[in-house]
Amino acid sequence: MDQPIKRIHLIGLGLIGGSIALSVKKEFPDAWITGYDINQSQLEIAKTLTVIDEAAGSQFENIETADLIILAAPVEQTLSMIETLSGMKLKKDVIITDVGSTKQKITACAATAFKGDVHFIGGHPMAGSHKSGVTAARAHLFENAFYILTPAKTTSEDSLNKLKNILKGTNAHFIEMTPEVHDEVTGVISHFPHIVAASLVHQAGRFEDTHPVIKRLAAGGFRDITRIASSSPAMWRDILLHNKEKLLTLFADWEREMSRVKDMVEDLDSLALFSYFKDAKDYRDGLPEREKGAIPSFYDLYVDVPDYPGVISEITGYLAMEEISITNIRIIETREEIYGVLRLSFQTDIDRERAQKCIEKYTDYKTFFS
Ligand SMILES: NC(=O)C1=CN([C@@H]2O[C@H](COP(=O)(O)OP(=O)(O)OC[C@H]3O[C@@H](n4cnc5c(N)ncnc54)[C@H](O)[C@@H]3O)[C@@H](O)[C@H]2O)C=CC1
Ligand SMILES: O=C(O)C(=O)Cc1ccc(O)cc1
Repeated sequence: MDQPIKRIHLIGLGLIGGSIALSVKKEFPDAWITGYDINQSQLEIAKTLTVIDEAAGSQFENIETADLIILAAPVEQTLSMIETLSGMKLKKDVIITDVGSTKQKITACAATAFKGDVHFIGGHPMAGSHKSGVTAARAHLFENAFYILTPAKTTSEDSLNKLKNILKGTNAHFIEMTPEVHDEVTGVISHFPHIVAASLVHQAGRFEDTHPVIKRLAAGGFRDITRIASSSPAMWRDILLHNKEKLLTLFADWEREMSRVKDMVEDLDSLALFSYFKDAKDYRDGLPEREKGAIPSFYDLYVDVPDYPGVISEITGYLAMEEISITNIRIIETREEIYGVLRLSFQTDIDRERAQKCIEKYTDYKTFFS
């Protein structure tokens, strides 16, 4: 590798940009990260939390000194940043990457915008959360996750290796594919499932007028399987607008699938219905468990707790002492004089393991994963 990356300019200091900055700093404390966010309060928080070393006064302030430019804004804004950058003086052999959930439009735009000694490499760290903003950023957000890179045919090995090296603190698994394959596979396992989750919520909402009890019954499993419907509406709107072609194919495929099951129900075809669920179960049971996929897993920890007032604050107090953040907390079952089950949800499996150790250190409550 020629010159190492020393100066990084990061635009978009939210969940993903912030997490990348923290993971880079963990591995390369001497890297100098300047950051900019259109939202002044995000910019100030990022500086206060030392997610970045320096707050830039404008989007591209001192851009010509950067060895690496990271675009970590919503996908539509990323397109306009690429267009603006294409007219600017940049450092020779600068690497530009993004983190957007879609790749075809962005890489096509970059291919027209950048030539010669400006190297654009599309990126997509495949982990996240339904939370947004820099305060939700974590250095270990991408631990064990896939980090998709979509180098162009013209991308040099040197710039690709430099990028992977500076991002090694993410502890993610780098995987390369074309932007087209990227948009198709993420369409299947991430974008389309978000549409389905939102549509199930809409369906329940429609039935609530007739059956007000729906809201209460939906609190358990239904709430869990539709959890991703609570993700950022603006982000998902933009992702769908970017991945229109692949999604239209998936809509057609889904309609065929629904009509196949509908026929089985209409015909009371019990054998076909059994196979339908059995085949789905077999495929799902074979999915890797420890690997992080596109949709955040349920990092839940269950704690058997005695049913007395103050037990929740006791546990959350221990977790707070060790600075372990909880994303959700719920009592599954409490009956008088027997143990209740407290379900604590975490952003990552690392947080969950730390929480388990913490609770076992301070209490003798039994903890289990599922
Ligand atoms: N949230 C997730 O789970 C994942 C998101 N992504 C992708 O990462 C990107 C960022 O998403 P998040 O970090 O989740 O969103 P976020 O909302 O937490 O952060 C985005 C930040 O970009 C800033 N921003 C918007 N327009 C800007 C502009 N013109 N100039 C400067 N800053 C601007 C916003 O103020 C915000 O602070 C998106 O493209 C998304 O598709 C990728 C993987 C996972
Ligand atoms: O927040 C969600 O709903 C997720 O499913 C996390 C996520 C969002 C966008 C991505 O491109 C990858 C992962």
